[in-house]
Amino acid sequence: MDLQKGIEQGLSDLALLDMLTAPDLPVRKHRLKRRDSDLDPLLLAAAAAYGPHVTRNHYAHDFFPAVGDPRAEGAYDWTRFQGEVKQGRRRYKYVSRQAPRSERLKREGKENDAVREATDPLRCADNLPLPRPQTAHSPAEIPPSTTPAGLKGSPPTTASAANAATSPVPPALEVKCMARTRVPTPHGPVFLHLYHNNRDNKEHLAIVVDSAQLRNDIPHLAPPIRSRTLDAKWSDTETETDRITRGAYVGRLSPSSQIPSAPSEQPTITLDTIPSPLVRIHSECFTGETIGSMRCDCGEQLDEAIRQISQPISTLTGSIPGRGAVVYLRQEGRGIGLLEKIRAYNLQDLGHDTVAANLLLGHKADERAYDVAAAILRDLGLGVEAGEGVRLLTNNPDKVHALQEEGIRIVERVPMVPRSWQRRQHVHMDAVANVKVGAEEEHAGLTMIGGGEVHGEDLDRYLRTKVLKMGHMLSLTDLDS
Ligand SMILES: Nc1nc2c(ncn2[C@@H]2O[C@H](COP(=O)(O)OP(=O)(O)OP(=O)(O)O)[C@@H](O)[C@H]2O)c(=O)[nH]1
Repeated sequence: MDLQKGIEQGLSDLALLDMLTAPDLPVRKHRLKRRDSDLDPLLLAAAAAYGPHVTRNHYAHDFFPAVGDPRAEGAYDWTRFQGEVKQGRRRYKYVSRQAPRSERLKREGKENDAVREATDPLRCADNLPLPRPQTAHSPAEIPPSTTPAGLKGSPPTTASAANAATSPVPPALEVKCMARTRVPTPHGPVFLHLYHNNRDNKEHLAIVVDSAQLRNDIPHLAPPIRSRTLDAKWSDTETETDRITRGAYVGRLSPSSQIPSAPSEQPTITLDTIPSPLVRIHSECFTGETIGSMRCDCGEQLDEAIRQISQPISTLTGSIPGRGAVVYLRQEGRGIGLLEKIRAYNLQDLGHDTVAANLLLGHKADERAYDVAAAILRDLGLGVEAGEGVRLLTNNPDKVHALQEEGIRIVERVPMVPRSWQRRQHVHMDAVANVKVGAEEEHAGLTMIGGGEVHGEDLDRYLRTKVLKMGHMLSLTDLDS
């Protein structure tokens, strides 16, 4: 069937479009050229989204005819948009808004990428993974014996002065809270904050515990823990709905309560009457937190941190809800990533310890940084110089020093004792005192995997919707009874 016949027979637009773009279009029969472009804009968009370091050839291109008048849009060589008439049809060429790279570089007087990247902060390849630190390890430095075949210690290198001189200075670190929402947890409600930053491509998180913000029936003795960047006004055109949707609201959001927050430079008040907020800086651990790996206590620590921060705080006049935050950094495997951590686990099965396994793979024992964490804390008004300081939940001295170096005021380090150790301590003390241990005492808290149950009205509502609107096979009579 050709196009004319199709039109005569009253085919719908969609059917015609389908016919014209079908992969097996019999071109010769109806003499219609396929309308697919030679360039695939989707592919180009995907490449552009990947980052400037990869997409030097296509980055910032905008192709016509796709938008308005190319002259008005400042297209490069817009005259090509006029197209040419071939076989009675005008054919348009895709015209880029951007001149060819070679031409632009010539015009800008820049001869190579190094110069360009050093002078143009938007073009510097900050999203490239950092070069893996090369550390020399003599076999004697690596404790257990068996070095598996094929694994080599990395050769020592020293950064040349020339490299240091030409390497671009990264822009000042900035974080921005993109969205916040209330999440009910077994330990009480928390506010999950998602952050973007200009240092890496990761979505770091802050789990803020401050349930007083949800209540009007108690005196608010402490300043609310809120993100400055979230509460800020993002644009003149931003509506109240926009603000509320990204979490810039106060109180408990509900169909009957939608109060956008006001952008403010909240003064951080020092209160002598209540202890400083408890804070944990936690690094991602898929194995420990998601599949309940008992190779580490990361899952338990995350749970225990939220539990401890959520505990009510005693004051001279009674108690107030717990307050503080867990900053959750996406630096899996102490910064080496999950792939390398899995490889490290196999080396650990061969007899190496967690540090040696990292070193054998050519990593440092710990490749983490805490600058983003400090920036997030500052954004939340925690640990800032003029404020109340923080009590840091950690056993890791490097973490304490790193945060202090970033300017975070730590007034106390609160140890994280593994639950199994606490239990053993209790068993020992009870055995000495000849007291029988109850089953409930064996569970100091709820672990993420294999622990207690999740329940509550939010979960019920969620499940009911899945049954009624998404056809999930659950009996609502179980829920209603
Ligand atoms: N490379 C490597 N990383 C591990 C291993 N076990 C756990 N991790 C990672 O270690 C990190 C745990 O860090 P944190 O929870 O901040 O704890 P920490 O630095 O030990 O210090 P604390 O604050 O005292 O808990 C996570 O990123 C885990 O993925 C391991 O055997 N090898």
